[in-house]
Amino acid sequence: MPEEGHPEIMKTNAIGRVYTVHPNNAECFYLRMLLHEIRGPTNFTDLRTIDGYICHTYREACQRLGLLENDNHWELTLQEATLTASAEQIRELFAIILTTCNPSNPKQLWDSFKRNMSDDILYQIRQANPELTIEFNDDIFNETLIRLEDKCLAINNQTLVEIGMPAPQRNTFSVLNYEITKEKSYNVNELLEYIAHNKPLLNDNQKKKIYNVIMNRINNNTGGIIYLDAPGGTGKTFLINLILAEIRAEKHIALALASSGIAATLMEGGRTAHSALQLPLNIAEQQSRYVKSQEHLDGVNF
Ligand SMILES: Nc1ncnc2c1ncn2[C@@H]1O[C@H](COP(=O)(O)OP(=O)(O)OP(=O)(O)O)[C@@H](O)[C@H]1O
Repeated sequence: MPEEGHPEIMKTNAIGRVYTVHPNNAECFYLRMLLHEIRGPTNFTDLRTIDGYICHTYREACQRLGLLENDNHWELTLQEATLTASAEQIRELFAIILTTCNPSNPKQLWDSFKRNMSDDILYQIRQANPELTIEFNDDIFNETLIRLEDKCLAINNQTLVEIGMPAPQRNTFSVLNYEITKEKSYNVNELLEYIAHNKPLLNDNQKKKIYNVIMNRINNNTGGIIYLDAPGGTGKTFLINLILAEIRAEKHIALALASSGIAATLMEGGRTAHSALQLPLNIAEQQSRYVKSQEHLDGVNF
């Protein structure tokens, strides 16, 4: 017999089973939670409608229904961290909380602690512009969000939006010209020591087939794309780090970019391409903005 008002749905005694969803698949997870709480929804908007208010996300609906535990302990954890930890450490801690602990209201935690997570950035900008009076502003918080998102991507491959946080604007001019500053701050003496120790270790294959070829192209400014492939453990990273050191010891800029956070950590000064080039996360949707001027990287050779 059909369900009243829904002729296409038959009444049945069968007990259905809702698929299990991992909390990392956040919106799906909250949707599943709502399906167990809200009786007789006829569409997805019904599930998000709480006391006549249509919530923007399923997470928000769960929150309004009081289904999520409160974030007091995360608030206390971050509060405690602010007493002793640096801004960078607090960002690291917050990224771990966001990616692995599923706080129920990340935006509120962000609003409470964004200043603590940004004061190193404010300090650096003040140092670079001593003649200006600079206070916390949206650009600084945006820079903090970018760094936070880079960490979340490296830890769990999640963007901030997926975690219920505000999305950083990645296509704006960096407040810090961070790449250039970072690339110019290598200690040349340490690099020379590194080279002196490691260069003699190169074996024949590494030296003749790869190192010499690449260094010749760099020194002759001929450039090009070189694809290096070899079995695991045969010294690719070793070689790349040596070449990076050689270029940086000459006070030139070498960007070590990788497509994932894990790969980036293997290279000295490595970063994800998304972070360094401020690529949009969904390239397919934003192709027109994909190739754009990179003012913040003026002076960098790729
Ligand atoms: N010529 C060399 N002399 C001494 N040690 C070397 C040399 N080449 C590589 N190694 C060492 O061998 C180990 C493996 O090298 P490396 O990590 O560079 O390999 P890889 O090809 O990048 O590996 P994977 O593909 O697994 O990342 C490292 O500990 C590295 O320091």
